[in-house]
Amino acid sequence: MTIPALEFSHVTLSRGGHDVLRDVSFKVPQGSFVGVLGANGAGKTTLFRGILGLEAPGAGTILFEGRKVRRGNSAAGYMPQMRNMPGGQLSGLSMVEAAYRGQVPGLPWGGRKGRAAAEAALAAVDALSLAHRPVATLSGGQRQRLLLAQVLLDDPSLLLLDEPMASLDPARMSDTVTRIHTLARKRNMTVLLSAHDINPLLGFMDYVLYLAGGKALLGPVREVITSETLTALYGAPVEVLKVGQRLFVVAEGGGGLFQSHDCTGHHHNASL
Ligand SMILES: Nc1ncnc2c1ncn2[C@@H]1O[C@H](COP(=O)(O)OP(=O)(O)OP(=O)(O)O)[C@@H](O)[C@H]1O
Repeated sequence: MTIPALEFSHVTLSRGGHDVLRDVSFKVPQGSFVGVLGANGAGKTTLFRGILGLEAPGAGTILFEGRKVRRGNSAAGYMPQMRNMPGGQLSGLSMVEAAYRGQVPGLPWGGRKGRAAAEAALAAVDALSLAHRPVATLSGGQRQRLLLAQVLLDDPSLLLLDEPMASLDPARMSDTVTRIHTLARKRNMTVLLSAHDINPLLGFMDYVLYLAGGKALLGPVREVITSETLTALYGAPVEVLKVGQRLFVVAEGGGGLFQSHDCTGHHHNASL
């Protein structure tokens, strides 16, 4: 049997003194595309940080390709949530090149090899046309492509993408997922992609990893995203609604109307 890309065994991960995930176990087969879902604060980023060796588990073990995770493993590519991007007149090519072997803007570039690697990574994400544009003038979706190019520089076998679709419009979301999925298939990369809305990921995911109430459940969408399974996971009544081709996860509080959370990340009042 091939070794899983990731294996969590009874893992507890804590932030700021409280357990975010408790006694979590799952295996991710190599080459699979996994949507990581959960409400705000469910622990998606914490999970990624655990895989990157940035948060040590309080209990249990996390294996990456059969070995204990370690900090700085270039086989794991991480794209954090898009917050601060270098501004000013830095070009797309310079920004990607700056990530080559951990270089930072302002220091000498990685030479001819670094330039070639950056151009190849830009080509892989269809962003060669952005190479000479100042990053400050690019749209959110274009910047997202540069970040993806940076992650590809080290030729990782695992991609951890933290909300790469946040703040993109639906067309850009669809472009982004399609691009990542195609690239991952071509390079046999395992992908964990976190999102608030499951809908842009439907049709791409081999598995969903659903985080709630300190627990995590991995399985095919049709098994995990059901009223019964999510009710058990949350430990409170949850209804999965299908509207056309879209899925909505709605929590119900004791019969009345209440503030609930759905997969789109919007809070709303739901009457079931
Ligand atoms: N540096 C920190 N110090 C203390 N607590 C933290 C820290 N970072 C995160 N937390 C807490 O850990 C929990 C999990 O946060 P995490 O960022 O993993 O959630 P998330 O699922 O990624 O959320 P979001 O969807 O909002 O990005 C939250 O309760 C959060 O408040």
